[in-house]
Amino acid sequence: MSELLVTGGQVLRPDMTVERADVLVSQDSGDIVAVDEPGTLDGDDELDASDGLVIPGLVNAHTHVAMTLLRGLADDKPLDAWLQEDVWPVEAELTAEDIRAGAELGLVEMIRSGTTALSDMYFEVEEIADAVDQAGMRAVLGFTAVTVGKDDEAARSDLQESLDVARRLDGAAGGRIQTTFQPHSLTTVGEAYLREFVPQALEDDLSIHLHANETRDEVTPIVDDHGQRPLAYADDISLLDGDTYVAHGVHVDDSEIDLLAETGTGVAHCPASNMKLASGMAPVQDLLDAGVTVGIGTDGAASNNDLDMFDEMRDAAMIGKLAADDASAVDASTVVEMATANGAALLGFDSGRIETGANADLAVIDLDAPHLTPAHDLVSHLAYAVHGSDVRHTVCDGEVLMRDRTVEVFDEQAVRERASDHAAALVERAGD
Ligand SMILES: N[C@@H](CCSC[C@H]1O[C@@H](n2cnc3c(=O)[nH]cnc32)[C@H](O)[C@@H]1O)C(=O)O
Ligand SMILES: [Zn+2]
Repeated sequence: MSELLVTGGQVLRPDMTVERADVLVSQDSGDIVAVDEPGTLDGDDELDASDGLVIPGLVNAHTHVAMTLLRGLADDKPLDAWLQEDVWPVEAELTAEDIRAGAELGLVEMIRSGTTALSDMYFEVEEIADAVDQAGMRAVLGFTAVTVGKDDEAARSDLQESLDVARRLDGAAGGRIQTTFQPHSLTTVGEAYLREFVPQALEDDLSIHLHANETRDEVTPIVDDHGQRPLAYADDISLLDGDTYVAHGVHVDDSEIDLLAETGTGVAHCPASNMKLASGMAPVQDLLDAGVTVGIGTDGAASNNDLDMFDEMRDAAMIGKLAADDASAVDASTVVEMATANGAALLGFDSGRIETGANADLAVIDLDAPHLTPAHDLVSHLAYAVHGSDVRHTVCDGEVLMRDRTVEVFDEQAVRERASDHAAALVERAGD
């Protein structure tokens, strides 16, 4: 039996208090087996958390991890033009090897900034699953179906593939990988297809993840075509339920917030992407007040442009206050909870809290830095002052993914070089 002791540090507990404690994790079960006073626990191996804060591994509730290859390729445009003019033409050239290289780069970036779980939407999902398996992280994966601009056969095959991938990969990597059925959005998948395929997903008890109410341009055509708000339309198709979470949820009115709360549908809030694409401000405090589970996602690196969940927590707090016109809205402990426990609840993992019995998914933050001095309130620091580069160690499922800022699960230099090479060749092909 192999046990790892995270020792010498302070620990963020589920009630958002901080205490001096050691954390013992079992590398066999992948669980936290004890959180106790310093000096009372022993392990076979140790991780030094002195001058550090042990926090739950962060949960990135919405991303497209392989889009690291498109980072900085096309900026400063609204969603529709950005997708159609820049992203989709380049994505059409992506090979399985490109996606593997981009996913590995994204996972290395996540490990280096304390993220241990992600919810991803993309294609060539086997490659992403293999990369996640090697990374030792947890993920909810899926194949994203789009039907606009496709003939009936191609459209149906996309949705069928989304069902097949969700069935095939669920439980992979020893249970660290779970899956969702993924219609891309309410405007990029036609109604007849949703009505045909969503019941099949529900019959198989598959969870569902889709983009919804991201921009105003997405809301108007649904209201025009269906005479109802997008989430009322989604509910009509049975898309909303306790195992569904939508990405964005920016332009939601009160009736839609109620629908999300009543159906138990979650929201993956993506503040940086919403600001960068000028999509709008999600009413996060209203969603939380209504009882909706809201997590935080980076979205892809092409609309962010990094995968640092600490940036994202700060952005969520800032834009949440602006949206509510209230400086007390979306406060520090709320964003930390969104990036940990809420994200884990959306993804369906027993992670997101440092507590006996929970998954041993954690990060150790180095507090020995000028920008983290003085230390009046460490929860405030997590929300407003810590950067991803302050993470000293990252652990998932009891395994050390990064120790003293050295990534142990990948050859980081090789991953970076391969991703750069693939990105350069991709852009050249797409330009031809
Ligand atoms: N199989 C699909 C690919 C969909 S993957 C998921 C898609 O979501 C796109 N994406 C990334 N960020 C956003 C966003 O914020 N809103 C909507 N789509 C996005 C991403 O570029 C990718 O094309 C096809 O045939 O086009
Ligand atoms: Zn997205």
